Amino acid sequence: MTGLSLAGTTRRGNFVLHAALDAAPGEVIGVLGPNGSGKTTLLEVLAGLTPLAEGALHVGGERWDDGARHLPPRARRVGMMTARGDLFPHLSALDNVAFGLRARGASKEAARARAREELSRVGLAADLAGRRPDVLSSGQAQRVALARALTLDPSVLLLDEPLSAIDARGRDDLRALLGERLRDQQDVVTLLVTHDAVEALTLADRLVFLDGGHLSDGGTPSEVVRRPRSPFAARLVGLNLWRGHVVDGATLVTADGARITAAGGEHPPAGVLEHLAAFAPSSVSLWPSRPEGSPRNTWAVRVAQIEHTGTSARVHLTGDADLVADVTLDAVADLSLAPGVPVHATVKATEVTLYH
Ligand SMILES: Nc1ncnc2c1ncn2[C@@H]1O[C@H](COP(=O)(O)OP(=O)(O)OP(=O)(O)O)[C@@H](O)[C@H]1O
Repeated sequence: MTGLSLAGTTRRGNFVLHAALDAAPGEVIGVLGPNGSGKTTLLEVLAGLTPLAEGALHVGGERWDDGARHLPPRARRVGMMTARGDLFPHLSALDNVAFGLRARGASKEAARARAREELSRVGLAADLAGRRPDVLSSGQAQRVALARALTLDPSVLLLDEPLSAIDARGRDDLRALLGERLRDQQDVVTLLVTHDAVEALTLADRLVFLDGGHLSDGGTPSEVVRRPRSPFAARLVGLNLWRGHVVDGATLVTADGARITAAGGEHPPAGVLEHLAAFAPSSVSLWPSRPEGSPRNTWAVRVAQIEHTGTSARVHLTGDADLVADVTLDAVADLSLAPGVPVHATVKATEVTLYH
């Protein structure tokens, strides 16, 4: 088969990575997960730096690993870009990009000509091509690193937090460039490891989540935004997420007994044991006492913690239910919100998405 097919496990000390992933040529897979969840290990399995203990990895119809025989890194068509770029410090930008082609036997002239093309495609000014990495800005160095990764026409492109070391302004430009270059890579499977929600949601076609070495499919970015399937995914897109079972067709009850009712939309079919309910922190209203004609979703809670986020505040609440509310600073002052203060929280049923 074309594209990438991975199903296997690998160990690093006590850590075990269980990975199953199929990707089509041209697909950009965003890989997300907390620190230590196995993201780098997954990339290393694909690059051939960490062998599979069992299972198999095929790319473009070739067997790269079957748990016993491991194709060495140099024999894999893999391009890699890390947060720091990891350029060769003693080579110019141009020769960094030409290096891989030279190692494959291209003449100096041919390798440099191709490297020049790649550098112009990533927007590096021609007069910077002769400079060494230590006199390039971090954004320029990452452009060189991207050109170097793409110049070998990889089957698999591994991007390990490629923009995390760039300042915010430069990051926007580089993210746009990366998106442009990735759209051109119709034969390449790209894995993009990132902690940045905007990067994941804008650059990836599909998101996968790693948690404690277990890989799960999160769906397309719009599916994750509308219907996150894990607390980590929900935090990434800034939603409250409750897990439980559904009673009366539209009310979810959590293991702790908290209840939340959704209105409209499709209700999950009967017989499915576990359901999810998602709602935005901005849809939560706070009241000093139980509001008149209470909406169905009203909980008596206490403030656990307040984070100021510029012009608003994110209030973590606990009690009848655990949830997060985004409120204005006026509301913080009017309600004298502080840790321990009791309030009532409400959410309109129309603001709740119920799914399974
Ligand atoms: N050489 C090693 N020997 C033993 N354990 C290791 C080794 N390298 C990594 N680990 C462990 O493997 C687990 C996964 O590490 P990995 O670097 O893949 O996670 P990650 O998701 O990339 O984390 P981060 O976001 O912090 O980069 C961690 O628990 C780590 O401690």
